[in-house]
Amino acid sequence: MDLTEETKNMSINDQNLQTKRSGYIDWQEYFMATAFLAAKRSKDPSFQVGACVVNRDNKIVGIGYNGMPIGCDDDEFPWGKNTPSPLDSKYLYVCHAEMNAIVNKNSADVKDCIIYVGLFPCNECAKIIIQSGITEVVYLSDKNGHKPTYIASKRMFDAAGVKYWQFKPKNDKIVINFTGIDWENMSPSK
Ligand SMILES: O=c1ccn([C@H]2C[C@H](O)[C@@H](COP(=O)(O)O)O2)c(=O)[nH]1
Ligand SMILES: [Zn+2]
Repeated sequence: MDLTEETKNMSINDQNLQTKRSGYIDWQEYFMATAFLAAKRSKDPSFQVGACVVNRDNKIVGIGYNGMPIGCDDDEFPWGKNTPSPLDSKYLYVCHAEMNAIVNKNSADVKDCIIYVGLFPCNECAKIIIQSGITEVVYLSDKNGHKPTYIASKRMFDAAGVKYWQFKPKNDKIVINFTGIDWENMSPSK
């Protein structure tokens, strides 16, 4: 039996398994989706942000989301924003996603790394990003771009030579379906 004959006798499923699968997500989608997944851990009722730090070998070296500092119980500390006293709002306490991703790093440092983040970084995060040695920021939303805080971030990034660009997703959604794999046949059911 020659090779063509052999191929004819293979099931369509077997033939499909001879070549690389299509429909996989690319690196940028993977890292931004990781940031979005991390955001799902946030307890902030109004805005959830996630961040993912990646080195130039495409290895994830840090992940974070906005949340209360370690030891500050997120059931005890406030989540409000427009409170009469600033002491009763979240702003004095919450750690931003970028800061958490950087301090949670599992590598010696984050020099020349890229940070993927759902929201363009505020000025305080911009300072931490610059000081940590991160050289590229990939963000999805710049909804606060007109505010001084965020204009200051861009000014600092420009001065420090940190590149930043907006991620344009190819897919509106990346669905994680825990029951979507046919484990018996080890191939996705969809
Ligand atoms: O660079 C940033 C800016 C903001 N965040 C966090 C901080 C807060 O938890 C929310 C913003 O809440 P608003 O109610 O929209 O003011 O986002 C961050 O993680 N990184
Ligand atoms: Zn910030």
